Amino acid sequence: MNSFQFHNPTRLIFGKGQLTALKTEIPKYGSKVLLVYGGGSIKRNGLYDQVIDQLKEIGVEITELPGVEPNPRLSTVHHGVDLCKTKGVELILAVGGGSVLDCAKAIAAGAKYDGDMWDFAERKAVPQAALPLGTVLTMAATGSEMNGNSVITNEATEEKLGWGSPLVYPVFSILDPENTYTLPKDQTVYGIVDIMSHVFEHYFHKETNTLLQDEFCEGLLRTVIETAPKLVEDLESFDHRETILLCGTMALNGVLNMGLKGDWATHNIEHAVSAVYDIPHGGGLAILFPSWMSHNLHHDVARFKRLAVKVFDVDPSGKSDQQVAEEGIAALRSFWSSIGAPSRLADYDIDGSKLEVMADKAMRFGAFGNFAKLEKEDVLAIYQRSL
Ligand SMILES: NC(=O)c1ccc[n+]([C@@H]2O[C@H](COP(=O)([O-])OP(=O)(O)OC[C@H]3O[C@@H](n4cnc5c(N)ncnc54)[C@H](O)[C@@H]3O)[C@@H](O)[C@H]2O)c1
Repeated sequence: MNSFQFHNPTRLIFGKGQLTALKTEIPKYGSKVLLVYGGGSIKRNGLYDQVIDQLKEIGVEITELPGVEPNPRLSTVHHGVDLCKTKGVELILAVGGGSVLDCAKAIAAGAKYDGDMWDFAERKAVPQAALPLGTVLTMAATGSEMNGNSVITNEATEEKLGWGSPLVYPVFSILDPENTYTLPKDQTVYGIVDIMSHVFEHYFHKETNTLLQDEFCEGLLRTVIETAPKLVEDLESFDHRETILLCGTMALNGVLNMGLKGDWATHNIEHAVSAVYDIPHGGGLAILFPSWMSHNLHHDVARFKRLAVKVFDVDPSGKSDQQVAEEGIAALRSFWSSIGAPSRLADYDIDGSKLEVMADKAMRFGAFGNFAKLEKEDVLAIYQRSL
């Protein structure tokens, strides 16, 4: 493995009834709060009222930014930045899924920057300061609650770019499994796919002597594979929601990739698709990840074989490594199909007409991928396999 430093500053507040921690956490950072949330699910399920009650008890001044879109838009970030600057906001509180959290991170950094926040996404500038951000998570998926990453869509240029900064790790994140009960089945499935995809992004690396990291990844994948089918049959199971919620955080909070550099090509390829077609991120990953695997199998057959045997219980006896590896990829496809994830771009009515456009977007910063470097022809081949 590589030398590394690990530092994750987020206070993770996990479990039933933990929302009351807002009253002790928020006063540490200020009394003027920007409350950021999405399209209204938190109003329908009562979480909004519970949050407001907690905030009223500590007498903070609340400015609201509702309506953050899934695949959050730059125009919404700009609106939030304006609110922070005009209202003198001291702390941002994001209540929602990854989209709300990512938008709040962009606002937090944008509020302390004189230029356009999009400069960070375009690698033209690096954040030098950010407002503190607290979160109340409502779905298990992105890991945004305990990392410094954010993904923003610029609707004017049809670009969806990831960026990150150590300054935008949430200072605290409250995760109560009950707050995820109302997440519908399809979104629950997309979240599960996203979690597994984060683990795959770490798992496909080129470093040696990563036994513990590999075992952590395999253990997390086996846990999701055991729990996900039960959860989709019983969306209000506390135990299954709790397990998946913790899996989501652990999949992308820096623990699994200690000392190694994950691949991350598939996320980039997916962002190009959802920038053009506005499909759910997890849905796109379910279609593209098996295609990425088949395309790159030849780079390290042994690693794909290990995944097949240790995670998907493929019996290797009497088979070549290639066969075992291919069976593993097929097992992943059928697992995702079994819980209701899409498997082809056609499932979203996406045909081959914009493959070039998407491939050009994916190539914006040149060849990418750490396990296997992808050029434009590779990206096109992966899209073709996914039609
Ligand atoms: N920051 C990161 O590390 C990271 C990692 C991967 C992906 N992303 C990005 O995050 C975004 C996706 O985030 P997400 O997968 O968390 O989904 P999301 O936040 O977009 O939410 C999906 C849908 O579920 C609804 N929802 C959320 N919680 C709910 C609940 N409890 N009850 C009912 N409805 C609920 C939302 O309103 C929305 O309509 C994408 O833009 C993706 O590219 C970020």
